[in-house]
Amino acid sequence: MATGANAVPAAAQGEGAASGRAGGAGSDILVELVDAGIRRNGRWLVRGVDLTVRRGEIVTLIGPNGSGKSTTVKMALGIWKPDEGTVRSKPSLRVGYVPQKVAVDWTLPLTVERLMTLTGKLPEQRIREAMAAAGIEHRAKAEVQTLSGGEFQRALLARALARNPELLVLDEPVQGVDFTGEIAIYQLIREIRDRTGCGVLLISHDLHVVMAQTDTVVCLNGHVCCRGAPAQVLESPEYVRLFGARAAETLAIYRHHHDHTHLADGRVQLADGTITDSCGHDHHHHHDHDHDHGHHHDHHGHDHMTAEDIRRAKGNA
Ligand SMILES: Nc1ncnc2c1ncn2[C@@H]1O[C@H](COP(=O)(O)OP(=O)(O)OP(=O)(O)O)[C@@H](O)[C@H]1O
Repeated sequence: MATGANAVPAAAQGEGAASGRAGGAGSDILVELVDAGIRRNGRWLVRGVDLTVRRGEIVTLIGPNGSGKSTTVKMALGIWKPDEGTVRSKPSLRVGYVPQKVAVDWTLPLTVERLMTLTGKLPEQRIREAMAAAGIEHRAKAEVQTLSGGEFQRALLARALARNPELLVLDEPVQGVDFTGEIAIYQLIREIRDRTGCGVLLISHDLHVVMAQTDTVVCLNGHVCCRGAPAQVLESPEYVRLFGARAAETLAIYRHHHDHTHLADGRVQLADGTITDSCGHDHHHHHDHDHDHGHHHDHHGHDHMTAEDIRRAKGNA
């Protein structure tokens, strides 16, 4: 049967000294890790992790395989208690979790609709809304086995959304999804954040695709290797050391799109001060769309990256 995509108890509901409450009344902090680490079989899987997710903030964990991303998420969720440091979360935090691995017994028939309620009853209206928000409503009656990779991820996302989460946690939400689908899912996550104001903690193995959709990047490699806004992380020597040529390519894409400024009248001012009619790239600009949300966490500086850019960069990697 399907497990996962459940609302899981947040760290605040855990036991022991490692758990606690985050922030005071009115605090925007949903979950906070301070110098947190996990030790198994005499080895630190990850340690010294400082991480905060606030209401309305998208925080992305990146890092190579085995760098401790899932382990960090498990601490943030209160699934694993830290062996050092502290993890605190907002009292009675509602969490929607889309795990990396979902164990589904594929021999049993299971519709998308039914997947929504496997681990608990929810009002039908809420389920409909969640499926609509995740763009999977049209497949409500479909057998889960027949879904494409992207549709399956959307179904899991809908399932997490149906819990009306304050914090949405996604462990590599784009597995089995092609590049275009990948971008669409990250955009959807951002739209959900804009609309609901929830905080988002997501894991990605690839900064290329998420950089336009995230506020803060935390780069792990057994410890926090570097952190900051996507552009800062891209420029940090630790990130470049860890990701090598790939980092340079992402940075090239980033710079490529930041060598000009869009003026109010639609013309473009280049870095050398000259003004032209267009930036010369075949881009879709979403500035107005972003402004419509009026959200204080909106970062629209990176929106120029298109599916084509990413495909090109990945092809070169
Ligand atoms: N239950 C466990 N007991 C012992 N070691 C574990 C356990 N779970 C994970 N590990 C090890 O901890 C390290 C970090 O694993 P983790 O799953 O957090 O990495 P990750 O960054 O999410 O990797 P990936 O990108 O491959 O998913 C790995 O070396 C892994 O083998």
